[in-house]
Amino acid sequence: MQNLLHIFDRPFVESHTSIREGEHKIGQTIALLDHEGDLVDALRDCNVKFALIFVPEDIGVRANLGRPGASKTWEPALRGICNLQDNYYLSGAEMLLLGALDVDDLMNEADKADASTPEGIAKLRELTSQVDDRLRTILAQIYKADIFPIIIGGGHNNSYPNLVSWCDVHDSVLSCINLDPHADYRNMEGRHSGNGFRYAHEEGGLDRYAVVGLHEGYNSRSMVDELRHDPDLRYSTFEDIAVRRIQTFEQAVVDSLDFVSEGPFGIELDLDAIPRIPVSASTPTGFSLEQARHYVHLAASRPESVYLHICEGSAGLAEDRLLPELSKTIASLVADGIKAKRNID
Ligand SMILES: N=CN[C@@H](CCC(=O)O)C(=O)O
Repeated sequence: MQNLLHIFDRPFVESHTSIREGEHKIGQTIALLDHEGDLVDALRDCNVKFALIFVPEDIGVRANLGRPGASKTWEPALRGICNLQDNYYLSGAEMLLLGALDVDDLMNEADKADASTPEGIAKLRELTSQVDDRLRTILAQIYKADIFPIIIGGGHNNSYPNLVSWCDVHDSVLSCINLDPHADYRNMEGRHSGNGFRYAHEEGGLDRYAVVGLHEGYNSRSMVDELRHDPDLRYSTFEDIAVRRIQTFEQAVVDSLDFVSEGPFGIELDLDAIPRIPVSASTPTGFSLEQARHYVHLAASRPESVYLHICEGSAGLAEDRLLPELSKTIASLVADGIKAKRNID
């Protein structure tokens, strides 16, 4: 099982940590997986509530005709998390830094595929389903160990394994809330970053789905019609919240949480929702980072939440000066999720 992972050791983690005498950073205190053998046993032995896993791929984004770069986000994200202070507010001892999903071979294969040809797209979609299988296998073990995974992508294709892996080990089906300009409910035309929720729902691995802040101009007629007519699906638009101001951001999030939280649910955040940070599908208009942080806080405060996924940040598309902002953006969202979740269970 561990061969599906690049497991991080302390020297590697500390090489991403700026160490200062007299201070303790999360990179120095976060738990690491320290023994081989059965992954569920090893996870349980860590005695943590949260496990961080990176997914260094952008195959699903490319398979959706998008811009590559999300595969490189894990490193600035790791740096951001490692350089948070371990203090009264956040302790490394409560979280495990598991490592990164091993998709190196799939990324090499993807680099040979030409996304401008039908054959290349078909190949990328087939490779995306292999990423699904690997992440699904690892997440099932994390859920089995009763640990709350925090998944840092990577593309939004990974919503699918996040959701269906739960069904592999539980008798229940997850619902999901997603802060995202795009519903990612495109046709089942082969796996990619724009159809994870559709595949999960059609296959019985997603119960209720609520999207907060859809951008009205960037979701197709058929997809919006689908969202309007299926009683398991619900959405609010960015324009209703921020332009026409028919409802507040808080109301939209709380209504969506009420809809999905009758049972266990996952928390999805596509960084495309926030303008001016490097992402796969960038937008000049959207929610502030503070709103995104509040969203994570509200969602993770619900006892029924079972995972947090932060995706589509694109270090590969970032100018150097924007990398620290991407690091700190992801680190703050991870910390907000942990603080909210920790305080309620
Ligand atoms: N996960 C993102 N999905 C978007 C991408 C849009 C874009 O690349 O411009 C979608 O399919 O609509």
